[in-house]
Amino acid sequence: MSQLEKMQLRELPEITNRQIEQLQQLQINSIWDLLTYFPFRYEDMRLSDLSQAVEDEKVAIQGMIVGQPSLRWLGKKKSRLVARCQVDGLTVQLVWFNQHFLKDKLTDGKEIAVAGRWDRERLQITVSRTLLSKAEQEKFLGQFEPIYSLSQSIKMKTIRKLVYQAFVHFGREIEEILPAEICVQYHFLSRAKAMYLLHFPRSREELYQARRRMIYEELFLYECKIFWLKETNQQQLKGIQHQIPMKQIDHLTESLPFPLTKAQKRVMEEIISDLRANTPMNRLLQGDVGSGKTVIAAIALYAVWLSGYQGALMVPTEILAEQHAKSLRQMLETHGLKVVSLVGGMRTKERRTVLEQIEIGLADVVVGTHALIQESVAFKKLGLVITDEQHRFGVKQRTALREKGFLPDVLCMTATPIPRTLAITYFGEMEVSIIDEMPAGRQPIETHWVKKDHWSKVLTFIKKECKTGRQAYVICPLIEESEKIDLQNAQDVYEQLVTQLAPLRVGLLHGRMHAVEKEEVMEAFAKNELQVLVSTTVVEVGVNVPNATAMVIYDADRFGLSQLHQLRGRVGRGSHASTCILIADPKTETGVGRMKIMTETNDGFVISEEDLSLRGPGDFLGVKQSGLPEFKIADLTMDQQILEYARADAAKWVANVENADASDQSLKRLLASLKTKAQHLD
Ligand SMILES: Nc1ncnc2c1ncn2[C@@H]1O[C@H](COP(=O)(O)OP(=O)(O)OP(=O)(O)O)[C@@H](O)[C@H]1O
Repeated sequence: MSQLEKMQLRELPEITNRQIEQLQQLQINSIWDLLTYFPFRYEDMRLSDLSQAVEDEKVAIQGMIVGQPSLRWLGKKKSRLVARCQVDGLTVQLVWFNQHFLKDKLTDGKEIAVAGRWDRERLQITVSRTLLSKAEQEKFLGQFEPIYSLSQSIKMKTIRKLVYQAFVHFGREIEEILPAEICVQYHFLSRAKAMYLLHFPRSREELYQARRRMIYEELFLYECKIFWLKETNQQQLKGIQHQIPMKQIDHLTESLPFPLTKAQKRVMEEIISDLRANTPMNRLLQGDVGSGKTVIAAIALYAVWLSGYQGALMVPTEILAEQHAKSLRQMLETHGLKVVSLVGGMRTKERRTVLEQIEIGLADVVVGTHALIQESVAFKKLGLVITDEQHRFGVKQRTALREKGFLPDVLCMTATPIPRTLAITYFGEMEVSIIDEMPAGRQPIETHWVKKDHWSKVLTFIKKECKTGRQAYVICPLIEESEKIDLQNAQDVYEQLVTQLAPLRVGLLHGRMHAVEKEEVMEAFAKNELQVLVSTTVVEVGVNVPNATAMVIYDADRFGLSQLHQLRGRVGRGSHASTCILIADPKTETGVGRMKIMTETNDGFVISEEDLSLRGPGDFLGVKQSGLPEFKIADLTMDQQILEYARADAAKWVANVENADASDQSLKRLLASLKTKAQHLD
């Protein structure tokens, strides 16, 4: 911790107790907090040339009030104050909302300066900032004024003053922490100067330079932390050194009904090499929907079995657990492995038997939901944990397992392509494998967007598809997370379709059904006993029925883009051409844009980049995800390029820090403290 971080607010000479309290409400507890409480925007108070200003532009002017202002009350508390003002030979109208108290100050002939939004047609400015006195005008005109987010009790003026004083008294103590070499390389401002200018820039250029430096610093330090976490994992944790004869692996791959793609082979080799190493594997496997990740999971499970260990596969839903257990059985049981599934809806007796099999080592592969690890399931010899989708298997879970005496290898699989910026921050401490190739013979999925009143055409399409022997999904959205409405909705559509599509057989699947029921419906659909499956998003991940070639998604505008892509990935899994129809009447242009993107590309990475910029990193990864780094200045959707540089530099610095020269002592100290904190990154 630096000196400034330890320094209390009361060490600021002019500060009052009341101000200390107000700052604490904003989580500002030390001088350092105050120095780094950066503005979230700036008011540009440089004088504008109104003849050049465009409609709606933010302008600042200095001029003279002419005549008397007029005040109109709009209800009890709201008011509109209007004054005329002469600016460079032009008379403009100034409008203030809810600032009636200014009326008496706006006397005829008074020189004032204001900033606000320009209405070119009416020659009018809606004022957001007023400078009445000469002193104020001298101080602020020509400047960028910092705007801080505030609580009710503290005034903008006060916080500006306190931040300024903090710099006057302690600014000199801000230490440089970036290596000198880097500062020279990128022509960075010093840390103290950049921090000061982030609060009080005098021009856009100064602000740009300050931001550039501080964003880099934030990302550089974060990346250093990530590299350390990786290094610590590798150095301190002793993993299982699996003995895996490649010949046996070849037996398994040769027994598959298809040859592995090049990408699958490459990923398989990466994983096997991790399993053989004496440090625990911590790998993220990314592959677009249908790219063949399950086979890779099977191979990895088989590999640890060869070396005498059990493996667990964790999936998000019970349907998926059943399905994966089934396909793993098909691939692995002929090779002598016993695959069991452990799901919530099991009968007590059956469950007890399975638990026993896991404990005595009779079960080689266990498939289940996340509860598999959280509950008191005792493994005999757990060597590999694979998680599918959304469940990050982090430090916490590892610790829990270590306490039970296991330190398994970990493989996280995801079909949501994660934009690179997020992959290297959120999953930064993991190794990444990517399956960037689809199995041969896949036909692209054609996607169409139709409005709701085209329903009859959609019906004709479903009938046509089923007539040729194929099958269709009809997906209904969750409405406001309410299971009940969701149920009704899918139920309504189901009832409607049973009549409209007769004699085709239609099934219904939703989250509230009992596990056994769900399984029966899925089974019937997989066997083509049901031609159409009406479902909520429970089929979103992983469900694999290659004969299904049509997907209709109701109210498609209610879904995130990545989710639509996932859903769409349920078709196009066999050799027949597939179609996805999005039904939506989006109300906004963005909504229309989103539907168009879906019809234009099948590339999961393009879609997820788009999704990320529309929703931001937090929503993109889902609210349940914790541990997403929060940056003060950097914005992962905007600052990708700086992130790339910072990451590459951090990798170099972490490797070389021991040799850093004396001038980089402060960086050394800081990195050392980050190193100890690295374990808490998760
Ligand atoms: N190399 C391959 N050649 C041909 N078919 C393959 C190949 N690999 C996998 N498949 C088949 O492709 C389909 C999709 O594979 P899989 O379910 O493993 O994909 P996935 O990446 O797990 O998809 P999702 O993310 O949607 O769960 C399956 O029917 C599988 O048998």
